[in-house]
Amino acid sequence: MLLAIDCGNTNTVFAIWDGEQFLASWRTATEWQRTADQYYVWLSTLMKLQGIDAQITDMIVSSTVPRVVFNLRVLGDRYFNTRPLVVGKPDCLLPVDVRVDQGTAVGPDRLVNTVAGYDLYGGDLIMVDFGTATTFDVVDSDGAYIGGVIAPGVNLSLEALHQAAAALPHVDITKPQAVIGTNTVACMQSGVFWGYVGLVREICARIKAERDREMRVISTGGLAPLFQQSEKLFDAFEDDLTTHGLTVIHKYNKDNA
Ligand SMILES: Nc1ncnc2c1ncn2[C@@H]1O[C@H](COP(=O)(O)OP(=O)(O)OP(=O)(O)O)[C@@H](O)[C@H]1O
Ligand SMILES: CC(C)(CO)[C@@H](O)C(=O)NCCC(=O)O
Ligand SMILES: [K+]
Repeated sequence: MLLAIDCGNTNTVFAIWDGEQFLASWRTATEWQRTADQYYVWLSTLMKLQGIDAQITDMIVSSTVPRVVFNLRVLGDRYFNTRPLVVGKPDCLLPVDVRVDQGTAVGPDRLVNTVAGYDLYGGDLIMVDFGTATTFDVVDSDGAYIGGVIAPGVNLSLEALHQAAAALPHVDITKPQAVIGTNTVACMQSGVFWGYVGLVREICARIKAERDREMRVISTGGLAPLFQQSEKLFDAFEDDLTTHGLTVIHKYNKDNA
Protein backbone atom coordinates (compact mmCIF):
# COMPACT_ATOMS: atom_id res chain seq x y z
CA MET A 1 0.00 0.00 0.00
CA LEU A 2 1.19 3.46 -0.92
CA LEU A 3 1.11 6.51 1.35
CA ALA A 4 1.21 9.65 -0.84
CA ILE A 5 1.81 12.94 0.97
CA ASP A 6 1.24 16.37 -0.56
CA CYS A 7 2.58 19.15 1.69
CA GLY A 8 1.51 22.64 0.70
CA ASN A 9 2.44 25.83 2.51
CA THR A 10 -0.97 25.80 4.25
CA ASN A 11 -2.24 22.21 4.27
CA THR A 12 -0.90 18.69 3.98
CA VAL A 13 -2.89 15.83 2.46
CA PHE A 14 -2.13 12.18 3.28
CA ALA A 15 -3.66 9.74 0.79
CA ILE A 16 -3.65 5.95 0.81
CA TRP A 17 -3.72 3.89 -2.38
CA ASP A 18 -3.87 0.15 -2.91
CA GLY A 19 -2.36 -0.13 -6.41
CA GLU A 20 -4.63 1.95 -8.65
CA GLN A 21 -7.38 2.04 -6.04
CA PHE A 22 -7.81 5.11 -3.87
CA LEU A 23 -8.70 4.16 -0.28
CA ALA A 24 -8.78 7.33 1.81
CA SER A 25 -7.27 10.76 2.37
CA TRP A 26 -6.94 13.10 5.33
CA ARG A 27 -5.93 16.73 5.62
CA THR A 28 -3.94 18.50 8.31
CA ALA A 29 -2.31 21.92 8.68
CA THR A 30 1.33 21.98 7.54
CA GLU A 31 3.66 22.40 10.54
CA TRP A 32 7.30 21.60 10.10
CA GLN A 33 7.73 21.04 13.87
CA ARG A 34 5.46 17.98 13.85
CA THR A 35 7.47 14.85 14.60
CA ALA A 36 7.30 11.39 13.05
CA ASP A 37 5.68 10.07 16.25
CA GLN A 38 2.96 12.72 16.09
CA TYR A 39 2.25 11.90 12.43
CA TYR A 40 2.04 8.21 13.25
CA VAL A 41 -0.41 8.57 16.13
CA TRP A 42 -2.66 10.76 13.98
CA LEU A 43 -2.41 8.60 10.87
CA SER A 44 -2.79 5.20 12.54
CA THR A 45 -5.87 6.42 14.42
CA LEU A 46 -7.54 7.61 11.23
CA MET A 47 -6.61 4.42 9.38
CA LYS A 48 -8.15 2.34 12.17
CA LEU A 49 -11.33 4.44 12.13
CA GLN A 50 -11.63 3.86 8.39
CA GLY A 51 -10.97 0.13 8.78
CA ILE A 52 -7.71 0.16 6.78
CA ASP A 53 -5.49 -2.46 8.35
CA ALA A 54 -3.02 -3.43 5.60
CA GLN A 55 0.58 -2.26 6.03
CA ILE A 56 2.02 0.74 4.25
CA THR A 57 4.94 -0.50 2.15
CA ASP A 58 5.74 2.57 0.03
CA MET A 59 5.79 6.33 0.50
CA ILE A 60 6.05 9.29 -1.86
CA VAL A 61 6.23 12.93 -0.77
CA SER A 62 5.81 16.25 -2.57
CA SER A 63 6.62 19.17 -0.32
CA THR A 64 6.71 22.89 -1.03
CA VAL A 65 8.09 23.28 2.50
CA PRO A 66 11.58 21.72 2.59
CA ARG A 67 11.73 21.49 6.39
CA VAL A 68 8.85 19.04 6.75
CA VAL A 69 10.60 16.40 4.67
CA PHE A 70 12.97 15.40 7.47
CA ASN A 71 10.23 14.21 9.84
CA LEU A 72 8.35 12.47 7.01
CA ARG A 73 11.52 10.52 6.21
CA VAL A 74 11.73 9.52 9.87
CA LEU A 75 8.05 8.46 9.75
CA GLY A 76 8.83 6.13 6.84
CA ASP A 77 11.98 4.79 8.40
CA ARG A 78 10.63 4.21 11.92
CA TYR A 79 7.09 3.03 11.33
CA PHE A 80 6.84 1.65 7.80
CA ASN A 81 10.38 0.51 7.17
CA THR A 82 10.46 2.37 3.88
CA ARG A 83 12.45 5.23 2.40
CA PRO A 84 10.10 7.81 0.86
CA LEU A 85 10.56 8.97 -2.70
CA VAL A 86 10.76 12.77 -2.58
CA VAL A 87 9.65 14.63 -5.72
CA GLY A 88 12.31 17.07 -6.86
CA LYS A 89 15.21 15.08 -5.39
CA PRO A 90 17.67 13.65 -7.92
CA ASP A 91 16.78 10.01 -7.14
CA CYS A 92 13.09 10.59 -7.95
CA LEU A 93 12.61 10.12 -11.71
CA LEU A 94 9.92 12.10 -13.52
CA PRO A 95 8.04 10.74 -16.53
CA VAL A 96 8.13 14.20 -18.17
CA ASP A 97 10.86 16.71 -19.05
CA VAL A 98 11.31 19.98 -17.17
CA ARG A 99 12.36 22.78 -19.51
CA VAL A 100 13.09 25.92 -17.46
CA ASP A 101 16.04 28.24 -16.78
CA GLN A 102 19.04 26.46 -15.34
CA GLY A 103 19.14 26.51 -11.55
CA THR A 104 15.37 26.94 -11.16
CA ALA A 105 13.89 24.77 -8.42
CA VAL A 106 10.35 24.29 -9.69
CA GLY A 107 7.81 23.69 -6.91
CA PRO A 108 7.28 19.93 -6.65
CA ASP A 109 3.49 20.45 -6.51
CA ARG A 110 3.70 22.03 -9.98
CA LEU A 111 5.72 19.11 -11.34
CA VAL A 112 3.22 16.66 -9.86
CA ASN A 113 0.28 18.60 -11.35
CA THR A 114 2.01 18.52 -14.74
CA VAL A 115 2.48 14.74 -14.55
CA ALA A 116 -1.12 14.22 -13.40
CA GLY A 117 -2.52 16.49 -16.12
CA TYR A 118 -0.54 14.79 -18.89
CA ASP A 119 -1.54 11.35 -17.60
CA LEU A 120 -5.25 12.23 -17.57
CA TYR A 121 -5.57 14.61 -20.53
CA GLY A 122 -2.44 14.43 -22.72
CA GLY A 123 -0.42 17.49 -23.72
CA ASP A 124 -1.05 21.20 -24.37
CA LEU A 125 -2.56 22.01 -21.00
CA ILE A 126 -2.73 24.87 -18.55
CA MET A 127 -2.99 23.46 -15.01
CA VAL A 128 -4.44 25.99 -12.55
CA ASP A 129 -4.01 25.21 -8.84
CA PHE A 130 -5.80 27.35 -6.23
CA GLY A 131 -3.59 26.76 -3.19
CA THR A 132 -1.67 29.17 -0.96
CA ALA A 133 -0.55 30.67 -4.25
CA THR A 134 -2.52 30.36 -7.48
CA THR A 135 -0.22 28.67 -9.96
CA PHE A 136 -0.50 28.11 -13.70
CA ASP A 137 1.65 25.29 -15.05
CA VAL A 138 2.10 25.04 -18.81
CA VAL A 139 2.33 21.49 -20.18
CA ASP A 140 3.85 21.05 -23.65
CA SER A 141 2.50 18.61 -26.27
CA ASP A 142 4.97 15.95 -25.04
CA GLY A 143 4.03 16.44 -21.38
CA ALA A 144 7.04 18.60 -20.46
CA TYR A 145 6.69 21.33 -17.85
CA ILE A 146 7.76 24.48 -19.69
CA GLY A 147 7.05 27.18 -17.09
CA GLY A 148 4.04 29.10 -15.94
CA VAL A 149 2.73 31.82 -13.67
CA ILE A 150 2.64 32.35 -9.89
CA ALA A 151 -0.03 34.71 -8.52
CA PRO A 152 -1.03 35.36 -4.90
CA GLY A 153 -3.62 32.91 -3.58
CA VAL A 154 -7.25 33.94 -3.11
CA ASN A 155 -7.20 33.63 0.69
CA LEU A 156 -3.77 35.23 0.83
CA SER A 157 -5.05 38.29 -1.08
CA LEU A 158 -7.97 38.74 1.31
CA GLU A 159 -5.71 38.20 4.33
CA ALA A 160 -3.21 40.75 3.01
CA LEU A 161 -5.94 43.41 2.83
CA HIS A 162 -6.95 42.63 6.42
CA GLN A 163 -3.35 42.67 7.66
CA ALA A 164 -2.37 45.90 5.93
CA ALA A 165 -5.46 48.05 6.46
CA ALA A 166 -6.71 48.78 9.98
CA ALA A 167 -10.37 49.13 8.95
CA LEU A 168 -10.60 46.00 6.79
CA PRO A 169 -11.90 42.89 8.56
CA HIS A 170 -11.05 39.23 8.05
CA VAL A 171 -13.29 38.03 5.22
CA ASP A 172 -13.95 34.64 3.63
CA ILE A 173 -14.22 34.43 -0.13
CA THR A 174 -17.62 33.96 -1.71
CA LYS A 175 -19.26 35.04 -4.95
CA PRO A 176 -20.68 38.53 -4.35
CA GLN A 177 -24.25 39.38 -5.35
CA ALA A 178 -23.15 42.42 -7.32
CA VAL A 179 -19.94 44.01 -8.53
CA ILE A 180 -20.67 47.26 -6.71
CA GLY A 181 -20.38 46.45 -3.01
CA THR A 182 -22.56 48.47 -0.62
CA ASN A 183 -20.65 47.42 2.51
CA THR A 184 -17.00 46.79 3.32
CA VAL A 185 -17.17 43.00 3.21
CA ALA A 186 -19.01 43.01 -0.13
CA CYS A 187 -16.49 45.48 -1.57
CA MET A 188 -13.58 43.25 -0.55
CA GLN A 189 -15.24 40.10 -1.87
CA SER A 190 -15.99 41.81 -5.14
CA GLY A 191 -12.41 42.99 -5.55
CA VAL A 192 -10.94 39.57 -4.99
CA PHE A 193 -13.63 37.45 -6.68
CA TRP A 194 -13.99 39.47 -9.90
CA GLY A 195 -10.33 40.38 -9.86
CA TYR A 196 -9.55 36.67 -9.85
CA VAL A 197 -11.99 35.89 -12.65
CA GLY A 198 -10.18 38.52 -14.71
CA LEU A 199 -6.77 37.26 -13.67
CA VAL A 200 -7.52 33.68 -14.70
CA ARG A 201 -9.10 34.72 -18.02
CA GLU A 202 -6.30 37.10 -18.96
CA ILE A 203 -3.45 34.78 -18.03
CA CYS A 204 -4.97 31.79 -19.86
CA ALA A 205 -5.67 33.90 -22.95
CA ARG A 206 -2.13 35.25 -22.98
CA ILE A 207 -0.58 31.80 -22.50
CA LYS A 208 -2.62 30.47 -25.44
CA ALA A 209 -1.61 33.46 -27.59
CA GLU A 210 2.06 33.04 -26.65
CA ARG A 211 1.91 29.32 -27.50
CA ASP A 212 -0.20 30.06 -30.59
CA ARG A 213 -2.44 27.02 -30.14
CA GLU A 214 -5.55 25.81 -28.36
CA MET A 215 -4.87 24.48 -24.88
CA ARG A 216 -7.16 22.85 -22.35
CA VAL A 217 -7.40 24.50 -18.95
CA ILE A 218 -7.61 22.06 -16.02
CA SER A 219 -8.22 23.34 -12.49
CA THR A 220 -7.66 21.90 -9.05
CA GLY A 221 -7.79 23.15 -5.44
CA GLY A 222 -10.70 23.80 -3.10
CA LEU A 223 -11.62 27.19 -4.54
CA ALA A 224 -11.74 26.26 -8.23
CA PRO A 225 -15.46 25.23 -8.18
CA LEU A 226 -16.42 28.58 -6.65
CA PHE A 227 -15.00 30.38 -9.66
CA GLN A 228 -16.24 27.86 -12.19
CA GLN A 229 -19.86 28.07 -10.97
CA SER A 230 -20.28 31.61 -12.21
CA GLU A 231 -17.91 31.84 -15.15
CA LYS A 232 -16.70 29.10 -17.47
CA LEU A 233 -13.00 29.50 -16.86
CA PHE A 234 -11.88 25.85 -17.00
CA ASP A 235 -12.45 22.90 -19.32
CA ALA A 236 -12.31 20.48 -16.38
CA PHE A 237 -11.89 20.30 -12.62
CA GLU A 238 -9.94 17.55 -10.83
CA ASP A 239 -10.45 17.14 -7.11
CA ASP A 240 -7.39 15.09 -6.20
CA LEU A 241 -5.01 15.95 -8.99
CA THR A 242 -1.87 16.15 -6.86
CA THR A 243 -2.36 12.79 -5.14
CA HIS A 244 -3.10 11.20 -8.53
CA GLY A 245 0.14 12.64 -9.90
CA LEU A 246 2.02 11.20 -6.94
CA THR A 247 0.78 7.68 -7.75
CA VAL A 248 1.86 8.09 -11.40
CA ILE A 249 5.37 9.20 -10.35
CA HIS A 250 5.61 6.38 -7.81
CA LYS A 251 4.68 3.77 -10.43
CA TYR A 252 7.13 5.26 -12.93
CA ASN A 253 9.96 4.97 -10.41
CA LYS A 254 8.98 1.34 -9.55
CA ASP A 255 8.87 0.39 -13.22
CA ASN A 256 12.22 2.07 -13.97
CA ALA A 257 14.09 1.03 -10.82
N1 LIG B 1 -16.14 27.74 -0.57
C1 LIG B 1 -14.98 27.92 0.04
N2 LIG B 1 -14.72 29.09 0.66
C2 LIG B 1 -13.55 29.31 1.28
N3 LIG B 1 -12.55 28.41 1.31
C3 LIG B 1 -12.74 27.24 0.72
C4 LIG B 1 -13.94 26.91 0.04
N4 LIG B 1 -13.82 25.66 -0.46
C5 LIG B 1 -12.60 25.23 -0.12
N5 LIG B 1 -11.94 26.17 0.58
C6 LIG B 1 -10.57 26.14 1.09
O1 LIG B 1 -9.74 25.91 -0.02
C7 LIG B 1 -8.58 25.26 0.40
C8 LIG B 1 -8.37 24.12 -0.55
O2 LIG B 1 -7.18 23.47 -0.25
P1 LIG B 1 -6.06 23.33 -1.34
O3 LIG B 1 -5.36 22.05 -1.04
O4 LIG B 1 -6.59 23.55 -2.67
O5 LIG B 1 -5.12 24.55 -0.97
P2 LIG B 1 -4.42 24.84 0.41
O6 LIG B 1 -4.35 23.58 1.18
O7 LIG B 1 -5.11 25.99 1.07
O8 LIG B 1 -3.02 25.36 -0.10
P3 LIG B 1 -1.63 24.57 -0.15
O9 LIG B 1 -1.85 23.34 -0.97
O10 LIG B 1 -0.74 25.56 -0.79
O11 LIG B 1 -1.32 24.26 1.27
C9 LIG B 1 -8.80 24.78 1.84
O12 LIG B 1 -8.04 25.58 2.71
C10 LIG B 1 -10.31 25.02 2.07
O13 LIG B 1 -10.57 25.41 3.38
C1 LIG C 1 4.48 28.50 -5.91
C2 LIG C 1 4.26 27.50 -4.79
C3 LIG C 1 4.36 28.18 -3.44
C4 LIG C 1 2.83 26.95 -4.96
O1 LIG C 1 2.54 25.98 -4.01
C5 LIG C 1 5.26 26.32 -4.90
O2 LIG C 1 5.09 25.66 -6.10
C6 LIG C 1 6.70 26.79 -4.79
O3 LIG C 1 7.18 27.02 -3.71
N1 LIG C 1 7.41 26.91 -5.96
C7 LIG C 1 8.79 27.26 -6.06
C8 LIG C 1 9.10 28.17 -7.21
C9 LIG C 1 8.63 27.70 -8.58
O4 LIG C 1 7.75 26.83 -8.70
O5 LIG C 1 9.14 28.21 -9.58
K1 LIG D 1 -2.38 21.96 -3.03
